[in-house]
This record gives sequence, structure tokens and C-alpha cells, in this order.
Amino acid sequence: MSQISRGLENVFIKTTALTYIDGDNGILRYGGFDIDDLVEHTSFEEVIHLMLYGDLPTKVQLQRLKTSLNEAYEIPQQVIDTIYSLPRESDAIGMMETAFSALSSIYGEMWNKNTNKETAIKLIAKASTVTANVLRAKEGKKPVIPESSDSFARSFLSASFARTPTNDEVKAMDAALILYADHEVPASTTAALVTSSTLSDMYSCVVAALAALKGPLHGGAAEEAFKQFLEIGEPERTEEWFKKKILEEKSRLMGFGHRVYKTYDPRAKIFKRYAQKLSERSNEARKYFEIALKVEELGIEKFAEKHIYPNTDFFSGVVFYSLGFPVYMFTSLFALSRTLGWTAHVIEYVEDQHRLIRPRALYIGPLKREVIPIELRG
Ligand SMILES: CC(=O)SCCNC(=O)CCNC(=O)[C@H](O)C(C)(C)COP(=O)(O)OP(=O)(O)OC[C@H]1O[C@@H](n2cnc3c(N)ncnc32)[C@H](O)[C@@H]1OP(=O)(O)O
Ligand SMILES: O=C([O-])CC(=O)C(=O)O
Repeated sequence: MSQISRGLENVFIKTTALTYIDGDNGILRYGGFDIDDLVEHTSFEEVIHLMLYGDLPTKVQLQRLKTSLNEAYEIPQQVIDTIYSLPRESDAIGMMETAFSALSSIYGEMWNKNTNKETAIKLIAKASTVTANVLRAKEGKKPVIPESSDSFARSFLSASFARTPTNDEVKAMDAALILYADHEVPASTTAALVTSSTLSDMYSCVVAALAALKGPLHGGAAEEAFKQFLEIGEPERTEEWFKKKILEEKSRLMGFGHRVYKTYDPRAKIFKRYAQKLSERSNEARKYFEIALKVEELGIEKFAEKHIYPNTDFFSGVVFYSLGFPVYMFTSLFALSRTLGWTAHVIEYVEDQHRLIRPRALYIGPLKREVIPIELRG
């Protein structure tokens, strides 16, 4: 009998030079560079170069890439209108899917080895415009196109909040963009790959990926994790909440557990450091960070023996909240960053390893039955 791998666990669908994960030892590298080093010493734009061109850029290459991004923030007025025509209470990722569908009908060009990387760079810039405007539409604000600047994170924050962000805010946003940029082939990237395997266009790949990212078991977990902290409300209520929700009702602890990491997610450690630093700016944020620390302690105490530890979504919400983003935007912020991983993987697949992805399902229904005409079916 054929082997079924539930959840495609341990199935390898491509080779990659993009991202290396050692799930037992909590190691994550992009193109051979440790994630800590990249966050410490590089910018999101440098990581874009690394992912798309295979190495960190020289100064000249970086400047060229920044110019390409700055020149691509513009999106057609019809797409802006589409975003703002949706009800304000619409789901933020749903709004991004709608915007990217509209973009795919305009920019859905054929794959071309000579232009795929430029297409990806334009798509990433436009994702910044879409994400900032999803926030602004939901907040009842006017449309804004991000302005050119020395930093993708700075342009994005300025457009989102229509104010000049501090350098600390830009650094934290930049770190979040790097941390979420890629993670090999999780559900969303796999959805993008399946789509690319039919030679559908790159924007459509992002629509498919967004749809998969939204779920609470994947990108939606950052919102769900933070909602736990909101529900707890006060640090001294944490133990009571944990006992009732997690131990008695056996709810999943959101922001904990991972298919590949069987130890602490290295990204969660870095997000935790930024959460600690940024949350010092407000009492509310500080309170949620304290609650997160207590939940983390109880979660590790309970689940470590099953190798279930905090994942990247556990502390990222405290960072985004401290930056001023509403909880409903957390998954969209993840998506903005992950447009890099999605496009880099589909390019790697289509250019070097392309084949239609078409698995099988093992049939277990009745082998053969005769149709009884409806009048005789009783
Ligand atoms: C960016 C990201 O996508 S990171 C992941 C974000 N998702 C979350 O934080 C949601 C919470 N976590 C989870 O649901 C899971 O850990 C997943 C889906 C991420 C990965 O889990 P999988 O590898 O598919 O494991 P699976 O769902 O089969 O669970 C295995 C066992 O661990 C338990 N488990 C896994 N995660 C958790 C959790 N967060 N809380 C409680 N129990 C958990 C399951 O109940 C199951 O227990 P059992 O064997 O006694 O039935
Ligand atoms: O790898 C996964 O399955 C999920 C994840 O952490 C990510 O996409 O960042």
C-alpha cells in the first residue's frame, strides 16, 4: 500500500539554497547566515538581495535595490479604490488577498528568467503599499503611497501612521521584516509553490499564500497569541487563566509548538528581546509583555517534555503592539515580510526545479456500485 504522509510531514518537495532550519538545535540561517547576525548587522533590503541574488549586496548593489523599491511603491488607483471600497470591518488578510488579486489581473505576466527577480522586487514594494493602506482603510484614514527613503521599514511605518518614526521603531520594524522573511516551505509557501507549479503568475502565488497564511495554526497565530494576553488582562491572572484554558479546557496554547522546531524557535528569542525593549515605552505594552513572560514560563513547564516551545508568533505581537499596530494587522505584517520568502521560493522552483505539483489521494470508497434510478431509490 502507498504511504500517506499526514500533513506532508517530512516530505521534501524541493531543494533550496534560501533557508536552513535545524529544528532540534533551534538554528535558522538564510543563505548560510545566522538569523541573529542578519538582524544585528543587516537590513531587510540586504536580505532581499541575499534571497533573490544569492549573496549580501555591495554598497552599490544595495543602493540600486533601494532605488528599485522606492520606484515601485505606486499601485494603480483602481487597486487603491478596491481596498477602500471594502467595509472597514473586513478581515485585513482578506483585504490583502483582494488587493493582490486585483494586482494579478494587472501585473500577472509570464515567468521570465530575465525579469522574475525585478518582478519580485516590485511585488515586495507594492506589498508595502497594500499593507499600509489596508491599515489606513480600516482606520478610516486617507490613502497614502509610501515615500522614498533610505529604508523600506521607515517608508512603511511613515505611510502606515503618517508620521516620522523614531530610529528605534524603524530598527524594530526592520528586525521583524527580517525575522519573518522566510521559513523554508511552511503551509503558505507550499500553497505558493503549488500555484507556481501550474505556471500561474507571481501575484497569484501570493494570493494563494496569503489564504494559507491567514489560518490560526500558521500566520494567524500571532494575533491569537496576543489575544490570549488581552484575555488574561493582568499579570496576576495568568496562572488562573492557564489552569482553566490550557490545563482544564485543553485549548492549544497559541504561539507555542512547531512542526520543525522541537526546541525554542530562534526567532522567538530575538522577538522577545525587541518586545522587552519596545514595551518599556508604554504601561499597557509593558503589562502585556509581563503577561507573555508568565504564560511562556507556564507553557514551557507544561509542554517542554513534549518538545513544544514558543514559536516566532509568541512575542512578535508585543513588538507590533508596541509599534502602534492594531492586533488585526499582525498577520498582514507577517505577510508583508513573507512576500520575500514566497517570491524567492517560487522563483527558485520555476527557474530550476519546475514540475507540476500533483500528488495523489488513496481511494478508500466503494470500489464499484450500480446507479439505481432516483424513482427506485426508496
Ligand atoms: C509562523 C508559524 O506558522 S509558527 C506556528 C504557529 N501556530 C501556532 O502557534 C498554533 C499553536 N500550535 C499548533 O497548533 C501546533 O504546534 C502546530 C500546528 C503549529 C504544529 O503542530 P504539528 O506538528 O502539526 O503537531 P500536531 O498538531 O500534530 O500536535 C502534536 C501534539 O502536540 C500537541 N500540541 C502541539 N502544539 C500545541 C500547543 N500549541 N498547545 C498544546 N498542545 C499542542 C497536540 O495537541 C498533539 O498532542 P497529542 O499528540 O497528545 O495529540
Ligand atoms: O515553518 C513553519 O511551518 C511555520 C513558520 O514558522 C513560518 O512560516 O515562519
